[in-house]
Amino acid sequence: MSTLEVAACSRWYGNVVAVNDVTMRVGPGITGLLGPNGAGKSTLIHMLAGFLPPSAGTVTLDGAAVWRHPEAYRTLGLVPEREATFDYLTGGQFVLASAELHGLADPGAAARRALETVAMLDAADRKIGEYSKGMRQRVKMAAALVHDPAVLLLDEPFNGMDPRQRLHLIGLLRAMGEAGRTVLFSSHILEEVEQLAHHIEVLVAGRHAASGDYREIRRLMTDRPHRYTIASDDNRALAAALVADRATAGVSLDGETLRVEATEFLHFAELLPRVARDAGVRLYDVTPQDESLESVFSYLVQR
Ligand SMILES: Nc1ncnc2c1ncn2[C@@H]1O[C@H](COP(=O)(O)OP(=O)(O)OP(=O)(O)O)[C@@H](O)[C@H]1O
Repeated sequence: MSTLEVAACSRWYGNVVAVNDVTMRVGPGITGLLGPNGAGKSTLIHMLAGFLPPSAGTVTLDGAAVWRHPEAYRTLGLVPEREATFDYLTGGQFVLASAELHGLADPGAAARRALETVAMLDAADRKIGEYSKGMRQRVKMAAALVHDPAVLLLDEPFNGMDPRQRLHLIGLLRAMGEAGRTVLFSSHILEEVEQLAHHIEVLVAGRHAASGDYREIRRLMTDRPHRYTIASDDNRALAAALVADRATAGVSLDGETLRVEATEFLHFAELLPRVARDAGVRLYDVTPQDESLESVFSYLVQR
């Protein structure tokens, strides 16, 4: 069993701070690295894999630095987000090349075993250029698994997969997690991460925004203030009734538009229809204003 430790790790590209003072531990089982596009997930994963040096701080695998430490590659497998560009190779040749690069005793057998794990043995003799996106993803995974690593890092592995391929990958990663491997995958979709990860790390704008199991992350996201615009047949009366309640932090009436900021989501969901009914106001429309993932994430960062 292997554990990765990220200690006060930063990475910048010129003026751009891609990863900003992140400290986290990734142990056995499945960890989801959640964050919107550009959050720094790929940069962090490349540092975890020993493919990119941190600008500051350290990444260690079972106590040894991963950067400039080729031994670590025996324990680590990386499935990058970028498409493999070896379109002229067959899937089998590509995975075999990976087995040979690792200097395995029987690269042919290792390649076949890895292809079988991802159910790609039948397609092994076809050119990668002819594969679907999901098949490319699986062949990249076979190349990363060829040396049977204790740690598997996957950058946005579900991108472009159809539901069947998705289920297959979920099953595969679950089995690895249950076998005591350390699996980390990135995603910008909360539901995807929730479904699979026993532990979630949230990265936003390079910063480590939250950490916990999916219940904790859900709670953080649900507890934040919610903003709505409301349409009714008497916005003025509704505003007056709402402003009196502790669940609303702000009520404003801008011409015909009623805006409300609710501090307690569940209470407000129950309050609004009750207040409207008691005031004899007919509700036409309630529209959440800040449900984009970016705004949810930025709330987590500002806490
Ligand atoms: N080689 C590079 N040179 C300059 N800037 C870079 C480089 N790689 C990444 N960045 C910048 O660092 C930030 C983080 O990028 P990164 O790719 O790590 O994020 P991400 O969360 O993986 O996003 P995505 O899901 O869109 O790939 C972005 O602002 C990006 O533009």
